Amino acid sequence: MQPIGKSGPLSYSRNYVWNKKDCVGKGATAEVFLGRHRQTGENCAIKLFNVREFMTLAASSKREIELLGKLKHRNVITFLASETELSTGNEILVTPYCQGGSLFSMLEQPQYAYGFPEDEFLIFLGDTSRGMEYLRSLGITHRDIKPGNIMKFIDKSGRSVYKLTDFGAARELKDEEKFQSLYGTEEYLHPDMYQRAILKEPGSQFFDASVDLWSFGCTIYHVATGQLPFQAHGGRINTVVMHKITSEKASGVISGIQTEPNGAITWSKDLPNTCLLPQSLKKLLTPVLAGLMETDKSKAWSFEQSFSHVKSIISRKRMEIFYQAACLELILYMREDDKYCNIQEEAAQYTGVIPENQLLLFRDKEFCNYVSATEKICNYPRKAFEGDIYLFNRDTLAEMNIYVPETVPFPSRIPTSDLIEDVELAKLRCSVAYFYEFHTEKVVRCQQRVKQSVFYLRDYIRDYLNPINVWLTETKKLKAESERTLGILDSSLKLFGSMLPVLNLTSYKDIEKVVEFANKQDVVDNLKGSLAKEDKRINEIDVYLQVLLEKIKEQDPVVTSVGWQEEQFWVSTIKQFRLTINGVLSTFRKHKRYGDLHPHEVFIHQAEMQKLEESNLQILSVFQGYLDNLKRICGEVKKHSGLLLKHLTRAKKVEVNMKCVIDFHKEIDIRLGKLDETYKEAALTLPQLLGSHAIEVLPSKNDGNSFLVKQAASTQESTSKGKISQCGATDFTDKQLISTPSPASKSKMYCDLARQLNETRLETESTMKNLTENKKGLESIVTMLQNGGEC
Ligand SMILES: Nc1ncnc2c1ncn2[C@@H]1O[C@H](COP(=O)(O)OP(=O)(O)OP(=O)(O)O)[C@@H](O)[C@H]1O
Repeated sequence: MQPIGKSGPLSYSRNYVWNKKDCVGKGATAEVFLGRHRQTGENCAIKLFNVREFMTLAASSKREIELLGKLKHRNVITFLASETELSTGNEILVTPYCQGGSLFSMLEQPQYAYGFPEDEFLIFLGDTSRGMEYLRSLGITHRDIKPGNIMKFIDKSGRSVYKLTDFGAARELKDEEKFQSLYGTEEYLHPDMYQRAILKEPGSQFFDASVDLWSFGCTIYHVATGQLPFQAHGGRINTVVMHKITSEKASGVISGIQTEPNGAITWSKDLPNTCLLPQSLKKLLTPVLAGLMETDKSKAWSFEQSFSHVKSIISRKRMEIFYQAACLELILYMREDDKYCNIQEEAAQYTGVIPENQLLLFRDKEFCNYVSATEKICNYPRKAFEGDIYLFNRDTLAEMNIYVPETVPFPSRIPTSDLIEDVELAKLRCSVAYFYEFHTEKVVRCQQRVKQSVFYLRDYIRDYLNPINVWLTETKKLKAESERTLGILDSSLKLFGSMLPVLNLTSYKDIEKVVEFANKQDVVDNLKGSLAKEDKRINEIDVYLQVLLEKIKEQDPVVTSVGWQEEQFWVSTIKQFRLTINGVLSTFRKHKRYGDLHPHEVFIHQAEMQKLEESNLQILSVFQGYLDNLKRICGEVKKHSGLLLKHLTRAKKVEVNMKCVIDFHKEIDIRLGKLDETYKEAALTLPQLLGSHAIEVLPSKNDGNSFLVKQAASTQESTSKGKISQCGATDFTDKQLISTPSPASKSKMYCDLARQLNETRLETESTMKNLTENKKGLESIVTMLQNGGEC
């Protein structure tokens, strides 16, 4: 007698206990129960091999247990124990309990009727491929790869881990060894195996490990689309057509479906539009599917080829770019060593916007400034993958076709009193409701992002103009500094010019340097003329820039007030309708179990059917409303972003002009620098003549014709003590001087010259100081401008 727990009859093995009511799955060979370890209470799955057929299956169950005991991999179900049921002596296989159930049970759920969403799909693909690669490395052929034999385990962090299970048909094969026994499940069976196992026709007597690859291909297709790749009308009974489809399909074809009895087969080399995976992932996946589901052995992919392709897909970096003009979430799968230009090329493929016309923003910054052009994508900062990249088409005249998500009709109802068909109908409609829920989430995201895109674009253009504005202000300063320097040099030039006569009287060796500087008047005049001309250009840019900034500012209220509709309830509204349909489905399932309905239940059934019809209509009309709203908003956005993009073109022109002005000033700076050098060379020679002494010119004799040019020990000494040092005094005679009418006027002239020399010395000192400061100012502005406006 089996003990009966409150919830049902209990079964025991030495270390495990399970409730016969907790059956989680039934296969051809066994039943699986949710069990617990008797000491630890840990959950587990108890696979109880079929009693009646035990004798025939003994070998296979023994093999499964033995084989599983040898395997240890994250993506292969873990062997925990093999024991016997105490009451019957039946063998049990204990494995960890996979809360997510099998892939098959998941695909049976309406939410996966159109396949897995991208993130879950990639986990499945990577995990299953790794599990298969592990088996391959041990020379094990599974021989029954299908969604029903792939379990979803949820780890401690809540992440899905897919694990291969059911090794009842598996065999260890040595290199290239073939086998004859027939295993597998029809829909996933290699055509050669199908021919022998299902059609019972003579065909190839031997199969090799590659039969697993065909099944893997069919499984991937099923998980990606929610559908089987090859379907004959009528299902399993239509075996001849099924075999025809798989064996006659052309290379590259990844699905063949017959929808009418004896009807034509619809072939496809692509995944269906209803598939929820992004276009770029589909594109990477189709060659894998075509290679796996290939009958021509010379074209079929090897294990190594298949695994390495899957690995390359999984290792790719997923980049989300919002293509503003089409309101499209563009998902790109980039290679790890791709660079910025590859992103542009890839984006061009899906949008038609050539790289030159692409404006890629990371929020409100240009993306190419955020990451360097030579940087590998794998080294990009994490933020680059968080969906903040926006793509704009600089070509404002380009057509803007809003991307409209795929829609599917709700299956129509053929009035019937068949409860099984009603369940099917509710299930299909529930699937469609999930489909719209998925797309509503997408529409909401797109609407939020298309709104956000205008703000980013506006901020980007404003930030683009800001440094130009700073350059302009700095250039004005530069101009003023240049003018000041030029003014100083001009007056020094004049002073030096006027000094030449007296310098000619001395034994001053470096006079030619002073002469050289004094002869630069034409250079000074030239520079003055150029600066005056440039002044006009700077003023024009200033006016244009201010108008542009004003125009962008004018857009602010418009940008913020575009008829944004609150989308926060959109998803929850659709979800509510879908939940209603879920409710109808469970009522119908209950009614199906009842079989015969009581009149009150018939009434409920009809009312639920009514609810089903209404919810379908509501979902369609609400979804259409969202789409219309999205289109309207996109229209508004297009207007504003079009204007902003035009402003950007203008800003670019201002930038070009501004750069010319900056270049001009750099040139002026160089020319001023040269003049400055000439000046300094001349000025630096003066101390040799003057030393640090003041100069005085005195009559040396009382004839009024001879004079002494005396250098005092210091200006201070000469004034305070009233003494004049004789040392270093130079004698001049009036013969050496230009003739003057009278000694008195000569004396005055010499005095003037002496004063001038002293003044020159002081003036030169301060000019040098001024020029050094000016030069520093000029240099810092030039450096700032060279660095693109960063002060
Ligand atoms: N570890 C587990 N955790 C949860 N459920 C499980 C586990 N193992 C199996 N199941 C469930 O039990 C079902 C049957 O298991 P399994 O495929 O091992 O049995 P089978 O008789 O060998 O099947 P088949 O008919 O494919 O040969 C699975 O499809 C799955 O739903």
